[in-house]
Amino acid sequence: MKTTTQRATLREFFPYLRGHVRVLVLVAVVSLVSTGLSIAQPLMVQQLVNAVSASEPATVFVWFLVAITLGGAVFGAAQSYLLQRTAESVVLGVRRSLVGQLLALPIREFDRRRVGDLMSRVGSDTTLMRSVITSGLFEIVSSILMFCAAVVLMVIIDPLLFGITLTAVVLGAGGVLFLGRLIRTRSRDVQDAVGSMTAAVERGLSGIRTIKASVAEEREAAVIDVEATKAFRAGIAMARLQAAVQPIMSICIQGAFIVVLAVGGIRVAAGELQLGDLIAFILYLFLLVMPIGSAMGAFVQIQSGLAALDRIQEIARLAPERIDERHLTGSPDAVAEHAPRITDTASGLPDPRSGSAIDVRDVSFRYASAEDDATAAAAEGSSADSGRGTSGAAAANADAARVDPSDDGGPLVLDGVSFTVPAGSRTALVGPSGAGKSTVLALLERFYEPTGGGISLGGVPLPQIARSDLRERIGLVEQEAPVLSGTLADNLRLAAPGAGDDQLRRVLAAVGLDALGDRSDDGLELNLGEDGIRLSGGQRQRLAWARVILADRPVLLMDEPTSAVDSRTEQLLQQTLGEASRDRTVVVVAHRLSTVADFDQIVVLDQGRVSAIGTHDELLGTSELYRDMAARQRLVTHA
Ligand SMILES: Nc1ncnc2c1ncn2[C@@H]1O[C@H](COP(=O)(O)OP(=O)(O)OP(=O)(O)O)[C@@H](O)[C@H]1O
Repeated sequence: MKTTTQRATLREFFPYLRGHVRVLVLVAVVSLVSTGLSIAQPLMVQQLVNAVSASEPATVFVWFLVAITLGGAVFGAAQSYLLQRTAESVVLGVRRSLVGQLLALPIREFDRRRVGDLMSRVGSDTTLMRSVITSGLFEIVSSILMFCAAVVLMVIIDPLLFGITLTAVVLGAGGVLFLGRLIRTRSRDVQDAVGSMTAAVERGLSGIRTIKASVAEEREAAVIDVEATKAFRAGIAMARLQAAVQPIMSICIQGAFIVVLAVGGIRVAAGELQLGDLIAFILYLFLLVMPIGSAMGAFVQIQSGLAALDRIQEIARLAPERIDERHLTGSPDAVAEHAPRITDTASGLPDPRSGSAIDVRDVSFRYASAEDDATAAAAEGSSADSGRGTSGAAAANADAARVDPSDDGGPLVLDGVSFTVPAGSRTALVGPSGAGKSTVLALLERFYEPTGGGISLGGVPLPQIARSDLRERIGLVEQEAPVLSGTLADNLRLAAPGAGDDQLRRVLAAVGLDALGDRSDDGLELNLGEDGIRLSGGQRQRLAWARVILADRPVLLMDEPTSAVDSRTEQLLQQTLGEASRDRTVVVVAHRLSTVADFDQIVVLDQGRVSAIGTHDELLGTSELYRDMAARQRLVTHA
């Protein structure tokens, strides 16, 4: 997805080289020596030929020539290895920071970006960046050195022949520079197209069962093929440009070579030039051509690398979710009122067991629309203008661009929602599909910020609680119950890395998954496969339960946590929840009313508004919508 036309410059590449200055200096020294040896070679040949022509002793020149040639090869190899090594380290650094940044991005960024495209930025774009170092920067630097030395020596040997050469080089370079900008644009197109194709493949593979069950393999392959063809076309357009670069230069150089040979031959015949000088001049012409050739190649590589850097920096510039940040905003009185409570405990929150009441006050919310995404992209662009990276102000701007309550972005998903969950109580959110129940849980986790109103936990407004502190107090069972690729133990320890094996087994038993751990010799090390593909829907859900119980958080948010289990397991889970909720604040989104009929309070949401609040019995008397839902689920005989 193209979100900005921001173009990275070579200068922006240098910070990535920061940790590698020493080895780069070494590479520079090695390449200086190797360039020097290459330049000395024609001089030796000149001396050798002129000595032989004058019947003078020439053996010493032969030895020098051999030494120079061997030395050049050794230093060339050393330079190549050191460069590759450095480039790999730089790529590792970029990948690390990119992955860190991806995981730190707020959820809304994942709403508007394609996972496949993000993956391709970590994979193929970083690889392209490597070529900026290996065949890019140093190639150009050593080429310029060699070029300058060759120019000086050619002028000394014969200014007229040099004039001929210079005309050809200027013509060729002009043509290539003109193509440079086009190459950069085409390379960006290629990388964007590869990103789109990866996203299409990711879509196809992640939904492989649905695709097979719908007998849609061919149609899906066609969708991917469209993207692959776009990548092919972009690649061909790029190849056309690349192909044009080489001939432009070689026509000019070959022309220069023929003219130099003809004019030089005439001058040697006329006795105006020594044969050794003409040979040395022609060798320098080669030395001039070689760096020009490799500089042109490097130029193309750098253009491609910079296009990749554009895509990498597009992500690096996004404002990450600041999990440690608190906003102590509002009047000094309000801050003073909250501050003592905030500093009550080391983590800045009231005692989790005693003060975890949730207060949702007049909350409104809308998801960002496509237009909002465009605004956010523009904010990214302007934040990039103000400097590299994620400066606080720029990040705040980007944040503001997405949560402006006055915007007329997507439809209002929540509209003036208010309810209170007393500490240690159980509250259910019920209502028709799309009413906004899961969105309330997402706001409690601060995956998104409300566009109006506010939420507090234990009397502290959520924006005043660092996201990391907040999330360490909340256990979440998601609707989809995602399972990460890896082992049973990996999945369980996600939120409780220090839990021992015995604890894991106990919690598995509590959710009726003990058989899973015993299913194979692997026990807790049982591999659950990609996305937990080896688990049934109900097992995935129970694993999610096991995870939050193990994490032992004072607040539990559960989104339809028993939708995929049989009635016997449901009973077991209800019992587990009963025990777990004794000292916890629990909010459960439920479709099956029977699972929450004994809850302390049920909030009925309808089209983003609270339509009624009460206990099951109260609601049967007061809420038509609730009565209707209960009747449909045969909890009451008539609506
Ligand atoms: N990430 C998102 N981006 C844009 N719109 C969204 C997003 N997530 C949900 N919505 C929209 O917000 C509305 C409320 O969704 P939500 O998932 O909160 O409803 P729900 O009551 O939990 O529904 P269900 O019972 O079907 O799970 C729906 O219209 C949905 O299409």
